[in-house]
Amino acid sequence: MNKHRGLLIVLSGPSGVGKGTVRKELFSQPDTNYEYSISMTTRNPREGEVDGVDYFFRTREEFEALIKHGGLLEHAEFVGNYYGTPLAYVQETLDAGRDVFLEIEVQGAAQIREKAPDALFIFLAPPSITELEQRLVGRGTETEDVIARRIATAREEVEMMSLYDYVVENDQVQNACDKINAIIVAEHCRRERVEKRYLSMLRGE
Ligand SMILES: Nc1ncnc2c1ncn2[C@@H]1O[C@H](COP(=O)(O)OP(=O)(O)OP(=O)(O)O)[C@@H](O)[C@H]1O
Ligand SMILES: Nc1nc2c(ncn2[C@@H]2O[C@H](COP(=O)(O)O)[C@@H](O)[C@H]2O)c(=O)[nH]1
Repeated sequence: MNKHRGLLIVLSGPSGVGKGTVRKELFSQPDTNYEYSISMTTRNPREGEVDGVDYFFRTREEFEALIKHGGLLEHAEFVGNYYGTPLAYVQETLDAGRDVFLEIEVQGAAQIREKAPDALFIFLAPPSITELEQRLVGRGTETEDVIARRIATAREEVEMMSLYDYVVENDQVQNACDKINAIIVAEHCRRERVEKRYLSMLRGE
C-alpha cells in the first residue's frame, strides 16, 4: 500500500473558458501522472460524446437516487441539469496514492472546499467575458438561450475566483497547461516540505 494519499486537483471556471480543452491537452501528454474523474450528468449527450468516456449520462431519477445514497462527492444543478462527481472512484484512487483531477463548475468546487480543504483549487479564467461568449458561440453546442444563461452564470462565477488557490488565464491552451503543470509540481514540493518539517518536529529535531 502507498504511504501517501494522492492529491485532489480541482479545475474550475465558467462554461466555455476551455476547461475541457485544457484538460484533454494535459491528459494527452505522455508524462501525465494524475487520473481524470469522469463526471455524471443528466444533460443529453452532445454529438460524439460517449457514455463512460465524456460523462456517465443518467436520468434525473438515477442521479437523485445517487445523491440520496451519498454516492457523490459533490453535485450541482447548472443551467437546468445535474452534474456530479462519483465518490467511490475519487476515494479509491486517492487511497491508492494517485492524484485525481476534477473538471467541475464553481458550486461543486465550493462544496469540495468544505469537504476536502486540502485539495488544490485552480480557477481557469477567460481573457474577457466577450471572448468567453465567442468561445461558447464558436463551440456551437448550445442554443442562443442556453449560451445567454451560461454567460449570465459566468458573470457570477468570475466573482468567486479569489477563493481559489490559483487563477490561470486561458489565453492560449499550451500556456495554461504549462502553468497548471507547474502549479501541481510546486504543490507536491510544498507538501513534501511540510511533511518533512512535521516529521523532524516529531523527532524533536
Ligand atoms: N485558449 C483558447 N483560445 C481560444 N479558444 C479556446 C481556448 N481554449 C478553448 N477554446 C475553445 O473554446 C470553446 C470552449 O472550450 P471548452 O469546451 O473546452 O470549454 P469548457 O470550459 O470545458 O466548457 P464547459 O464548461 O461548457 O464544458 C471550444 O470551442 C474550444 O475549442
Ligand atoms: N459541479 C460539477 N460540475 C461539473 C461536473 N462535470 C462537469 N461540470 C461542469 O458543468 C458545466 C457544464 O458542463 P457541459 O459539459 O454541459 O458544458 C461545466 O462548467 C462543467 O465543467 C461535475 O461533476 N460537478
